[in-house]
Amino acid sequence: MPILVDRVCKDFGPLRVLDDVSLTIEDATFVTILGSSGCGKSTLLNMLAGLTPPSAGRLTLDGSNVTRPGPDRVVVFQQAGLYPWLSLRDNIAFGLRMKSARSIDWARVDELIEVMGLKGFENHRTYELSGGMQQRVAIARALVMRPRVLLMDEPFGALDAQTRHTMQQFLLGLWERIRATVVFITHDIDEAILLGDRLIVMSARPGRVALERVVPLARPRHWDMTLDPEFLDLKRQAMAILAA
Ligand SMILES: Nc1ncnc2c1ncn2[C@@H]1O[C@H](COP(=O)(O)OP(=O)(O)OP(=O)(O)O)[C@@H](O)[C@H]1O
Repeated sequence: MPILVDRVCKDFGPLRVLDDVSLTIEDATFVTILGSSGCGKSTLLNMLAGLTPPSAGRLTLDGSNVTRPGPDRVVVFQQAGLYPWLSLRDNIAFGLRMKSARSIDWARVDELIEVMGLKGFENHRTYELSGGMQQRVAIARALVMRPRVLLMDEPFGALDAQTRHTMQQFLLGLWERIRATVVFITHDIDEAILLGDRLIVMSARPGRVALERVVPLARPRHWDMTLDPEFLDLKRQAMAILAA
């Protein structure tokens, strides 16, 4: 059982943000967590990252309690958070350099540059890149660490609609290749259903698991699947929870 969230509660002072959340996340599964603003999605992801502890309950990865951040769980945030003084290639290699400056796996870095469609931009500074490219660098910077779990917190939330759409297609294709364990947070219903193998919908604060479903869509996924009856049925169920 790679990730287990077991009866987790989280309070910030008197404010209960998460209430009795239990989840299991299998290996090589893309799980999307959908919920309205303030329902505790980021808090849950931060707990999985080991950035904040639960107030009650426990979170485990491969049976060990998650108590601190680790290279096995890398987070991609809404803001790419790249280092403007470094080239694109050095940004991707940053985590490897932190681990061991002498033995950077440059072949791996360059492979990811290729996979991410960033070839030709290796020496560009990050401010010379579009928002979508910056997010691809952020994803590459995470993947280069070969994490057990990729945690994604609204990674496309700051992008314009067209770029967001392009990045969703890109991530679908990437996931077909890497089949990593991904926990992806969003408040966009279409994005959650289109990307996920499993959809978890949270109630309004205090966040609870209100719905958990296997997404009944084959892979590879395409945008026109958002018009499938199965997609629309699940969307209707999710919308009913978000509107409650
Ligand atoms: N460190 C903190 N201290 C106090 N309150 C916090 C802290 N972090 C989050 N909160 C509160 O917890 C609640 C949930 O926040 P969280 O960011 O997890 O929600 P979210 O579902 O990710 O929302 P959004 O989609 O808007 O990012 C909010 O009311 C927020 O103000």
